[in-house]
Amino acid sequence: MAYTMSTSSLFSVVSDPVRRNRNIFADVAPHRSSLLTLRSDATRGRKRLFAIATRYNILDSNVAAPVVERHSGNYTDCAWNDDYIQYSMRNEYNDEKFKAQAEELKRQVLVMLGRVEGQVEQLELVDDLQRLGVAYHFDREIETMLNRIYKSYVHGECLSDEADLHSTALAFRLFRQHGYLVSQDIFKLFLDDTGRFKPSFCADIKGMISLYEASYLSTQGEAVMEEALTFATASLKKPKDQLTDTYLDVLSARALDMPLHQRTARSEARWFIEEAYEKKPNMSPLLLQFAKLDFNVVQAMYLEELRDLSRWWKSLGFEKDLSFARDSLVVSYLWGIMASPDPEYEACRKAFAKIIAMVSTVDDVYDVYGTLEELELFTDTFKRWDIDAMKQLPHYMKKCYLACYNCVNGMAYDVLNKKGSDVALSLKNAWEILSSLYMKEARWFHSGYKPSLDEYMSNAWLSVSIPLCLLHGHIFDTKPLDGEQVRYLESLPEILKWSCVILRLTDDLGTSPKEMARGDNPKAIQCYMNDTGALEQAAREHVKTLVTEGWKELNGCVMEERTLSKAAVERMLNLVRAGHCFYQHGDGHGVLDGDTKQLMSQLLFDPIPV
Ligand SMILES: CC(C)=CCC/C(C)=C/COP(=O)(O)OP(=O)(O)O
Repeated sequence: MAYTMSTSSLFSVVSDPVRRNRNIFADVAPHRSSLLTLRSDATRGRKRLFAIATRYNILDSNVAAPVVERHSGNYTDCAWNDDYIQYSMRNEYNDEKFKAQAEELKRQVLVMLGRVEGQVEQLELVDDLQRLGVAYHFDREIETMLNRIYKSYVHGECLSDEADLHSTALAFRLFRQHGYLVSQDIFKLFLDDTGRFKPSFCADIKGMISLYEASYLSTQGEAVMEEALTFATASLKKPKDQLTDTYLDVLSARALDMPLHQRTARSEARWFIEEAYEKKPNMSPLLLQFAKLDFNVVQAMYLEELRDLSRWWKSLGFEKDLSFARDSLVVSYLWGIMASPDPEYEACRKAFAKIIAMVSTVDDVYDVYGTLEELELFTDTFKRWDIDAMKQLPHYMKKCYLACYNCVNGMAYDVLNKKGSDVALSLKNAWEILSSLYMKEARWFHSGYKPSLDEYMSNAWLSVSIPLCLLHGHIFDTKPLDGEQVRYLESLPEILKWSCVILRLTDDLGTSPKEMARGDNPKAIQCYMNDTGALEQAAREHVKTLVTEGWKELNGCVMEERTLSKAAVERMLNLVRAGHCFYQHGDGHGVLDGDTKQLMSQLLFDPIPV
C-alpha cells in the first residue's frame, strides 16, 4: 500500500551507508509525493533523490532539476560539419577514368619491380613503396624480394664485410618489420673493440639516418641497439661540416621529429610524396606519379565512407542534448584510417570511427558532464545492458546509452549476419568493463582522491579503451572471424597490454595540461609528481622514458606473437602510432582546430596536386 514517507525518513534512507551500497530504489520509489516535496529543497542528498526519482519516472516533466554543477570540455567545433562533407566537396578522383589510369600505372610499376636487380636497390625500393603508401598493391612481390634477400643473408651471401651501414640498417628494419628474425649482431662489423660504433661512421649521414630508424625496432635488453640510437641521434644533431644533399636533410629532420616506426602510413605518405621523394637522387618519376594518383583515388574513397558515417552521426542528434561532448566523428574516422588504411578494410575503418566517436562521447559524460549519482546509474545500465535499465537515466544519458547500445548491437548483428559468428556478449562485456573503469576514475575525481602512479596505471592502461576499440575493429576484418583470436584479445595479452600502456601515456602527455586546467583527475604526469615531488618537466621526461621502454616491450611481443594475424598486429601497432600522431603536440583528439584540422585536410579533403 502506498504511503507518504517523510522528508527526513527519505534522507535517512538515502544517507544510510548500508542501504547506500545496495539498491535503495525499491525503498523510496513508492513515495512520489515526498520526492516531489524535495524538489525545491536545497539540502544535502537532493541530487541523489532526484536521480532516484528520475530512475522511477516519478517526477512530473515540469519539475525543475536541482541546480548541479556541470563542467564543460570547452571543445572546439570540428571545421568540417555534415553539410560541408555532403555537399561542399567535389570528389573528382571518384571518377572511373582516374581508377583506370592508376591501374595502368600500377602495371608499369610492376614491370619496374621485376627489373630491379641489386639487393640494396631492392631494399630501397621496398622502403620507397612503403613510404609512398603504395606497398599494399605489391604485398606478394615485396615478400618474394625480402624472402630472397633474407635467405641469402642467413646463408652469409650478403650483408658481409662489404655491406655498408645504410644497407645493413635498412635490411634490419625491413626484416623486423616483416617478421623475419634478425639479431642486433648484424651490426657488429661497425663496432670498435669497446662495443661502440666506430666514430668514423658519424660522417655517413645516410647510414646514420638508417641506423637511427632501425634502432626504434629494438627490444628490451639489446645493448647494441641502444648504443645505435644514442650514436645516431648525436650524429644527426651535430651541425654539419660538409654539405649534404637536400633529400638527406629533410629525412634527417623528419626522423629526429619522430621515427618512422611510430608514424602513421597515410600522413607519412602525403609528406613523403610532397616533401621528400622528388629530392631523392635517382627517384622514379613513374613511381611518384603512381603514388600521387593512388593517394587521391583512395582519398576519394575515404570521403565516400565519411559521407555515410556523417549521415549516421548527424541522425543521432547529439548536438541537441549532448552539446558538452566532443563532436568527434571526423577525428574518429581519422583514427580508423590510421588503424586500417588499406582500401579493403572499409568495414574496419567504419567500425573504428563509430566506436571511437561513441567512446569519446561516453568518456565526456564521465569526465565532463555527469554528476556522480548519474554516473552510478549510467554504469549500472551498462552492466545490465538492457532497455529496461535505461529507464533510470536522465534524458541526455538515455540518448547516449541507447545510441551506443544500438550501434554496438547493430555491429553484432552485422557480424552474425555476414560471418555467422555471435560476438554480442563479447561486445557487451567490453562496454561493461570500460564503464566500470570510467566509474572508478569518476569516484576518484569526485572524492578528490589522488592515486599513486602505479594505482592510476592499473586502471588507466585499460581505460584508454584500446581493448574495446580493437575488438570492434577486429570483428570487421576481411577474413572470417577466428574465435580463438577474439578470446585471445579478450584475455588482454602482453602485446595488447603494452599497446595500451604506450597509448595511455602518450594521451596523458598530450592532454594533461588542458585537463589539469579544467580540474580533471590527475593523470600519469601529476601522479608521478605527487609520488616523488618531481617538477612537471622532470615528470614528463619520466613518462617519455616509460613510452620508450614500452615500445621495446611491444616490439618484443610483436616478434613473439603467434595467435594474431599479421593484419591484426598491424592494426594494433597502427592505433599506437595514431596516438603518437594525435598527441605529439597536445590534445589532437579533443582540439580540432590546430594540427588535426590540417591533418583532416591532408588526409580527407585536399587532393595532392598532380
Ligand atoms: C582509440 C582511442 C584512444 C580513442 C577513444 C577516444 C578517446 C576516449 C580518446 C581520449 O580522450 P581523453 O584523452 O579525454 O581520454 P581519457 O579521459 O581516458 O584521458
